[in-house]
Amino acid sequence: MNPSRHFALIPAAGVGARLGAAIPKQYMPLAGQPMLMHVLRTFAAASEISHVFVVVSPDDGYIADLMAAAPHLQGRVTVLYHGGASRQASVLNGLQAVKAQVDEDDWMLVHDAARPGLTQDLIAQLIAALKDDRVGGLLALPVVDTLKRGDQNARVAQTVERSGLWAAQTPQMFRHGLLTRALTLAEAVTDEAGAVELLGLQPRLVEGSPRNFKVTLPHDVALAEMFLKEQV
Ligand SMILES: Nc1ccn([C@@H]2O[C@H](COP(=O)(O)OP(=O)(O)OP(=O)(O)O)[C@@H](O)[C@H]2O)c(=O)n1
Ligand SMILES: C[C@](O)(CO)[C@H](O)COP(=O)(O)O
Repeated sequence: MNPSRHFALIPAAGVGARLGAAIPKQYMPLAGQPMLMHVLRTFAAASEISHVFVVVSPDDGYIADLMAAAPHLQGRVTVLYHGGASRQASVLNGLQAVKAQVDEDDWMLVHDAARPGLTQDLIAQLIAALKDDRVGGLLALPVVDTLKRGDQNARVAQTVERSGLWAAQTPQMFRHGLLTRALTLAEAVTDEAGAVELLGLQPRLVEGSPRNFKVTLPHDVALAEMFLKEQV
């Protein structure tokens, strides 16, 4: 039996409403290149990754220029114009679109285009940690702050016990067949692990990095730039 391959699937069909930029945030310039380009270059350069699939909106007007400006990505990256109404739909559409090119036992590393600080080392660490895992797993960070639940008046309603809590990152890595089934059955989940958990399985938590945070709000842009310039 051939060893399982590893593929990247990048959901990049959002609009970045919370960030409020004039263009979808995955195309915003960060440290001299579009946010999505950082992610594509990192995966394309990772020797463990067989191929990279990026899921964009059917009416995306940016990806063609981005790819044209990056001849080194040709042959390593395939654009899928199958973005959906939610992140879950975009990921599931992407999985279904590549069904003929990927075996059901191949690993899919699903990574947000909005997490440009990912490194090849983090990819390698996740793959190594899950090498013989029956379920799969995700990068995540143990919660270190005290957590409060607020009421509608922004007053503390309760302090939430933080021991054992982790903040989920991406990539989230699961076999194509399992992940497709899980996302098809799940009502509404905000990450791949959530769908797999609904099958009664327990994904493995692999420590990620603060630099791999998700660019979501306006103040995140400067922080992402700092991490990316440090990488230079
Ligand atoms: N229908 C959607 C929604 C989101 N995403 C992708 O999922 C990732 C994480 O989602 P998020 O940070 O929420 O991005 P947006 O949905 O663009 O942000 P917002 O919720 O502020 O609009 C992003 O790379 C985004 O492009 C997607 O592929 N398809
Ligand atoms: C997948 C994720 O990045 C894990 O933390 C997060 O759930 C995405 O949430 P979003 O609201 O779609 O950005």
